[in-house]
Amino acid sequence: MTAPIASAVPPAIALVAHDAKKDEMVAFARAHEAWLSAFRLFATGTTGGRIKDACPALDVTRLKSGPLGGDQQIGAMIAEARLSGLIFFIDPLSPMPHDVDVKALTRLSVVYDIPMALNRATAELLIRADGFHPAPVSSD
Ligand SMILES: O=C(CO)COP(=O)(O)O
Repeated sequence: MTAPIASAVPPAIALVAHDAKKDEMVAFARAHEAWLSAFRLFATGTTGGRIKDACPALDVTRLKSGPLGGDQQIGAMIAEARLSGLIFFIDPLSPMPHDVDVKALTRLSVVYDIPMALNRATAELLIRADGFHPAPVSSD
């Protein structure tokens, strides 16, 4: 494994998983622990807790739980050019009380054109493509 970039501050990525996808996120984190360790990691509260339990060596900053504002916190980081990518294992089969927050987060990833994987297959492709790079410096 090689570091994604040569930089004093490693790029940051966010990890989020809906409840039905948390086991998959844990399996993903375990499978790619060495790769993930090259990044500063941010996660919504429950997702981050599961990842920390499975991979205690990973330095994961836990934000609020998604339904309590965690998705919006990650969206704000994207708007401030503080994130290089989003891995968000969404559950497309369950209604969510915070559906508007989920939509806002995915929308901002598109607005700011950061790599966003909404399922494991795409996350695996992004890893293979070395697709996460430092966030561009915000121009406003
Ligand atoms: O709800 C989420 C994303 O929309 C995830 O939040 P948790 O990681 O706190 O469960």
